Amino acid sequence: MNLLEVKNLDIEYVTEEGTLKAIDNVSFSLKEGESIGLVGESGCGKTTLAKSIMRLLPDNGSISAGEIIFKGEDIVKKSKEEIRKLRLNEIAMISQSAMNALNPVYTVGDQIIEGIRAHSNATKAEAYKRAEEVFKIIGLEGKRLKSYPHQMSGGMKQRAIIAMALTLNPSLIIADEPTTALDVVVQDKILFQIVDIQKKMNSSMVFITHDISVVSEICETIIVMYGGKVMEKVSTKVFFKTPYHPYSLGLQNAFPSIKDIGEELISIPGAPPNLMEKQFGCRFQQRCPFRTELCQNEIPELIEVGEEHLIACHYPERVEEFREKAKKNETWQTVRNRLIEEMKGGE
Ligand SMILES: Nc1ncnc2c1ncn2[C@@H]1O[C@H](COP(=O)(O)OP(=O)(O)OP(=O)(O)O)[C@@H](O)[C@H]1O
Repeated sequence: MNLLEVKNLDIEYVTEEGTLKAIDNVSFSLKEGESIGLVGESGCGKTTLAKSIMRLLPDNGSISAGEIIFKGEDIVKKSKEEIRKLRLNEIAMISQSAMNALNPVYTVGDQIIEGIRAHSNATKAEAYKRAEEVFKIIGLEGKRLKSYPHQMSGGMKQRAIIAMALTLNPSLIIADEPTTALDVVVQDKILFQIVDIQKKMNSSMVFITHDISVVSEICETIIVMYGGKVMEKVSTKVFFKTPYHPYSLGLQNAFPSIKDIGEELISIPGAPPNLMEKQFGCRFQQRCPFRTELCQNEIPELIEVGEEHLIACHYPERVEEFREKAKKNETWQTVRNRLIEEMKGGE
């Protein structure tokens, strides 16, 4: 059963320079217990999408169209009070900025215990025990429960936030780059702890990251976003064996842990589109080595190319050719040359 269904979602930010469409006609669903990795370069709309599910968009951001159906009800239509309850009881967000949500005047333990008791009939002693357990899982000593936020390092606070989110048995965990603030040594450990707890609780998860190698390790499904749109959605297993979208092929070239040892890393030339400007055709066309006139003029719809495998590209039938060519640096060099020519032409 689907826990979450995002349907034809549009999100806009109003700025002094004009209106920016950060999310453009995005649809996807998340099954109970499923974990989805949301990937894409900086600015493609990952955080905006995550915040909209929590209804935590900043004041200048708004959902201008679409639905976010959670457990059969549209989050977009819910009142502030209903949303508050949802955030308390059903959806937990783990993000870097969540660290600032710790109240400086209470000990971390008191805040976690209060959270647990607000959601269960646990006595104070039981809640304390549960908090200690989760602290242990997340690699913090039990005595840290008595610390105030200012007595903890950034990494410790981040782990406390993760612990806090996980004590509440949420049906949905939204993790936005949850370990970025931590040092590399503990990152892996904590990622696997988050996944372990998510599986044990049978929670669903939306995991946001720049790093597709992380998704390969911890998520069942991957959604590749680009310029506010979904480019590809498929199981991670299929994605790493037989990706379809030229942007996905480019991303896979660029990540060291996914490529075979010794294989050359190739970055995707150019930069994502400026969403303040009106977009024509496929969002990726400017950087795509395979673009045609059609790509420059017509937006490709998301189409099914295999079981639960969706892509937004006009040329699914050319995938074998794309895969072969995308492995070669010279293919991407043509994009580099084209972009240089375009820049010269614009001068
Ligand atoms: N408060 C805001 N006001 C105006 N524009 C915004 C605001 N927040 C985000 N944007 C713009 O919306 C687009 C999507 O941003 P978002 O932060 O969701 O992307 P992201 O993929 O999460 O990026 P990152 O990986 O860097 O966090 C970007 O073009 C960004 O500049």
